[in-house]
Amino acid sequence: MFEDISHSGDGGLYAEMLQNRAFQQVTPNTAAALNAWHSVNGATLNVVADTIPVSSALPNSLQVTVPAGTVGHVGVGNEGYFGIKVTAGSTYTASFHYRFTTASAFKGSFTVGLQTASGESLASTSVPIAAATTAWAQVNVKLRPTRSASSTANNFTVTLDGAAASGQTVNFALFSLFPPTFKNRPNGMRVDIATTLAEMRPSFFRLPGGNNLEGQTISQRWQWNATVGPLLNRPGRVGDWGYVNTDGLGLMEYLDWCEDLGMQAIMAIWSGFSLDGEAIADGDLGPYIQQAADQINFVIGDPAKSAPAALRASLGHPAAYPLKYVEVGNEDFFQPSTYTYRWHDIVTALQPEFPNIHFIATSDTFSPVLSPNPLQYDVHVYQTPTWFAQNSFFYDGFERNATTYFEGEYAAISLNSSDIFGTPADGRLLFPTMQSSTGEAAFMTGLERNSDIVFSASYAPLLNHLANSQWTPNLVSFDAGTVYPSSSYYVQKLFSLNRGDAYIPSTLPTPLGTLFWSVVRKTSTKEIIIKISNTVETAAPVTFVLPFKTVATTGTAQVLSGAQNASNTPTTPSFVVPKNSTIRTGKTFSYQAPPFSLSVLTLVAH
Ligand SMILES: [NH3+][C@H]1C[C@H](O)[C@@H](O)[C@@H]1CO
Repeated sequence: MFEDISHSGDGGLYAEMLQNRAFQQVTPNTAAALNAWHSVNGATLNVVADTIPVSSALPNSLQVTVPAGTVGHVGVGNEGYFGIKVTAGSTYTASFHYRFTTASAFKGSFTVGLQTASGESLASTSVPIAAATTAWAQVNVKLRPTRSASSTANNFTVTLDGAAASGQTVNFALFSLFPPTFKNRPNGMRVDIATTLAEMRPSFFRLPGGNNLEGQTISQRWQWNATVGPLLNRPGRVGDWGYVNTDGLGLMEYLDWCEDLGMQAIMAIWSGFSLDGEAIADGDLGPYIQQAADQINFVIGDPAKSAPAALRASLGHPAAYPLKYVEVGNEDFFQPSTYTYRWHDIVTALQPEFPNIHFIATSDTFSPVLSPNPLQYDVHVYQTPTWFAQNSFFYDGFERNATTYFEGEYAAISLNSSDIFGTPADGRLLFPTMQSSTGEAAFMTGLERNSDIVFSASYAPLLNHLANSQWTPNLVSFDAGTVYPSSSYYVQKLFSLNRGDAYIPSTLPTPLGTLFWSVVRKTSTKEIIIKISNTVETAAPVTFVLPFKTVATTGTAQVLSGAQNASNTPTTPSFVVPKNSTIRTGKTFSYQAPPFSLSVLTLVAH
């Protein structure tokens, strides 16, 4: 599950290194508009509403004046998203647009570089100024650091020679600095975060949110068409988690990311409700339904019949992307009273146009009654580790009535059942622990047992920049330089990589017990895979009696275990990681599940 929360996208998975790169959605002539920028050596800075904007979508420019009497490099610096990692041997792609506010015969050059916070140069290149005119020009350069920085406290700088440029005023727009990206995609993903996520071998990617789909107001909702095409045409938006979204990570980047990882998109469309509680009135949803139809056509439409599909083709992807599920809104249990008509109007309009799309409802299951009757629901639950351990049979009692379920957001986030969403002082977890991760693993054995009706499941939130979090715990934390997979990440990865393809019935765990297991078969290798979650601090002996004709005498055990509060954090990044070993197996064999552990036992049996 992905949304731009805690800089999951901007400053996270999206590889752009400069924060506030285009002064989007800021108020000109304010200090806040200069967020992440600073003056170098006395230049005067101000974000202005440019009289000649670089594009209609990007009306603001950074105006830099070189005062008389300055010497040396004078200009601007950007501190990145709470740091900039600089690695020797990597090639960084930098660009920006500039124009002079007054034409002149000035000749000079920009120095574009990477520097440590103390001003030591890591990479630098000089770019001749084409001409001091009021017309926009673009600079594109490569930076190749001669050595790696010892920390991420570095800056990207663009400067002029103070003496030569004395008195000049230059407007800048749409800066950008990219490191090498995942699969070298232009405007692509940060390699270390992308690789960490790819190693889970996820099957789907829910986008673009979560709350971040909905907007704090109707006008601030996520709109697909504002997130595709040249970056000059993307205005960005005020995201729902307290920072501006550049929308450089837009719908097509999401879809290409799905393609790169072999994932299906579970794509949400706006359902007419914003987080301030406003809902589009019954009967007025037409324009929003059209925008949703265009969004779906951008993904799967025929370029010969649909303008949004033709736009996709013109942007380099004439073939449709795979799309099976479209989610109508997010957590519409917050306003079920209007979801009844919002769901009805949206789905009755779109289903005939997209007969192969499965629309997912986001209200509580079967409440309110919706028409048409949803065949898919997105179920969210944030609870205590104990709740998850004691609710592994949550789906066992669900009627098999053709309805299927997406466990779209779940995580054990607090030890305080009476204040789940409280502060760390009230029991909220900052990072997953072995207690929370084994609680989730217990719950997931139930999802696996009920995988005839649970078609997908995802921990949430996925990502979190440690320097600016709006939610804890998270599956994968990171800072400007390092990625920190949590204990829950390894639980997700162990389940994902050991999925098998058929559920094997077994003696059932005790619903309110402390030890939980599920058994699947991997038909291609004739293996069975037993997942065991021990959710308490005492080891648990388990005896297996396998009714197969042939059972191997040895198997493998992949075990994630640790003390109750054991956790992967920036100070203990790999405190709990899976350990592999060989175990003795047979038609009957015993196993000791360690305290607070997830064990994945794999053996050939048939
Ligand atoms: N409040 C959670 C529910 C919502 O869908 C997400 O945006 C939030 C974080 O996962």
